Amino acid sequence: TQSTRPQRMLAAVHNNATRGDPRSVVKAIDQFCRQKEWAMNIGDEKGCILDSVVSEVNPAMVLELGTYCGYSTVRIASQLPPHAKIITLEFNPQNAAVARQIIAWAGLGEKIKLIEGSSGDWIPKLKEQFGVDTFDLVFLDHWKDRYLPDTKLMEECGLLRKGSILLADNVICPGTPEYLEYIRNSPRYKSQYFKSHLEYTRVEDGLEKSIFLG
Ligand SMILES: O=C(NC/C=C/[C@H]1O[C@@H](n2ccc(=O)cc2)[C@H](O)[C@@H]1O)c1cc([N+](=O)[O-])cc(O)c1O
Ligand SMILES: [Mg+2]
Repeated sequence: TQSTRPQRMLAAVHNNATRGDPRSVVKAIDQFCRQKEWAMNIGDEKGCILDSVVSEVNPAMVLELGTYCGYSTVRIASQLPPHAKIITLEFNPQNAAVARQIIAWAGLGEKIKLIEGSSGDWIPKLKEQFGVDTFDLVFLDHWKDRYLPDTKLMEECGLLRKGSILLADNVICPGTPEYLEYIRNSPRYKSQYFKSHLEYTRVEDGLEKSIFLG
């Protein structure tokens, strides 16, 4: 039977990355996407911006919306301080199954809690189900029309504190116009745009970093 692109990406990780070495996992996926098949990972160029934000925030608790195959999950988790955790939400069971194996291959299973389901269902449950207080960093990379409703939901559920950072992928391509309009005009956020390119292409894209002011 025909394999899927995430399954072929997983095979590339098994064949080319060293078990327990997150950087080699990231490199193997980027190589696969450049040489074999494009895939919607944040990629190496925007990934460096993600890395710099993670190291600057040095978060104890991270929320990722949209695991996909786990590329950014591995990138973030490999930079977390000891005892820090990332909760990542993935809606598609097939993607989740591949992500779990890529995360395991990177040796980061202890730092990552992958939850299968939708952000709209799970964001209101994170406090009671996982004892979460607030998130220091939220990485938004799931369905682009969910960025705004989920940001409002996180505010309502008290998951953001003064100083919490939101980092959003694809604010130019495919684009998240409603989210950008809200976050750039809201007095409750201070935003900054990091110009870059759509993963593995020369098309413009960028990340929006926003600080919640409380
Ligand atoms: O569409 C894009 N991303 C949507 C991501 C969706 C992922 O988030 C999960 N999810 C998890 C939880 C949910 O509640 C909903 C979905 C979905 O199951 C999927 O795994 C995209 C597209 C391009 N592009 O060039 O076309 C480039 C990018 O960087 C992108 O991120
Ligand atoms: Mg993206």
